[in-house]
Parts: sequence; structure tokens; C-alpha cells
Amino acid sequence: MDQQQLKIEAAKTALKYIQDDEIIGIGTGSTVNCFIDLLEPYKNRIKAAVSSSEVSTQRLKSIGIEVIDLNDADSVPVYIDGADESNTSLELIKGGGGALTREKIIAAVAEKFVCIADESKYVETLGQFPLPVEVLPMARSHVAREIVKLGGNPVYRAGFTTDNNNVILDIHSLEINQAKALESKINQIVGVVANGLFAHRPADHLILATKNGIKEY
Ligand SMILES: O=C[C@H](O)[C@H](O)[C@H](O)COP(=O)(O)O
Repeated sequence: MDQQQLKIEAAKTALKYIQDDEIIGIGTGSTVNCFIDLLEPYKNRIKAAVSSSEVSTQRLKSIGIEVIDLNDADSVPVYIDGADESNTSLELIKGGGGALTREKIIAAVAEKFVCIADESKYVETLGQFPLPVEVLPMARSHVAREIVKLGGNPVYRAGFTTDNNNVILDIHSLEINQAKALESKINQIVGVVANGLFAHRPADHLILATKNGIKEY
């Protein structure tokens, strides 16, 4: 099985979390796209979706699923999203697609956060994938200098603007052993909107598609 097939297998396994007449939270990225592509037969059972990006919103609408504002959602029982890395505690790095802030907000609201991923995402130590940080444009250089003080190597994601009209710094060369502490430290830098560490709010479940089958944590 290639990586794309593994993503589809992870997405299929997550279908069991769909409950009739409930609002579902939908993340962003190629793995979540596989999940959305499986949702058409469920569209009359799902009450509505809340979405973490304009791209996912369009994809959901194209198959006839209503997307509502998170402020109008009375509850979000389950949130399905991918990740760039997960460690064994289900702490994640997210934001490779730049959707980290809205993803973090939906994950905070959701009762259950189910992460779907192929085996390449499962790591012992977070940080090989550059950590995305969403930053207000005018604070870009300031935040970059502060990140250097924390030992990281920030790289401006040139030509990319988030759905919130901000920019992304991708932090290279971090070995993340204390994810919660680092998440908090980066959040304290003025100008940071959010960072892609999901440690204070890790996933509740991880569906990992491997060449030897599905593993659930
Ligand atoms: O901003 C993007 C999200 O955090 C994605 O969940 C993450 O980048 C994983 O994406 P993919 O499923 O394409 O590897």
C-alpha cells in the first residue's frame, strides 16, 4: 500500500465516529480530504459540519454538507483531523497546510478529537517536521528573533497567507521533549496567533494506518 491508500484506510476507520444528527468537526489536509470524500452517503445523517479552513468548507459544500459557524454550534461531539506528526502521547504538530489556528479552536471545543494519519506521521520525538507558527504580519521579524532565542530556526513561508490573513513561520531544528512548555512559551511571544503544537489539547484517539493494518491508540 502506498501513502495515499494508507490515508484512505485511516479515513475509512474514522467513519465509525459519525453519529446521527450530530455536528461534526472537520479539519484540513490531504488525509481529511480522504475522509470528506467518504462522507457523501452520510450527508443526510450528519446535522452539519464546522470546518477548519475555506478549502475544507468548499469540499464539504460540494457534496451537500451544510457548514455552520462554530459560534452557532451547540456542541461538537467529534472532530476529525490529520496531523504532521504525533508522538506516543498523541501530542501533535499540525499546520503544514497553514490551518492550525482554526484547527486548534475546533479541537478546543470538541468533546472528542480523533486524529487520522498514515504511519509516517508517528514519531518518538516531535520536531523533525518544522513547527508552524501563525503570526500577525507586522510582528513577523520580532517573532522570528524571539524564536531564535528559544533555539529554533524560523523560516518565513513566503507567498502564503492563512485564512485569517496572517503569515506562517516554520520553525526548523527543534527537538521537542517538553511539548506543553514549548507550546506555552511560543504563545507568549507578542504577535503569535497560535502555534502548531497540540500538547495542551492533544488528540484523544489516533487512527494510524500502517502497512500491517490499522492501529488505534
Ligand atoms: O494545516 C494543516 C493541518 O494541520 C493538517 O492536518 C496537517 O498538515 C496534515 O495534513 P496531511 O493530512 O495533508 O498530511
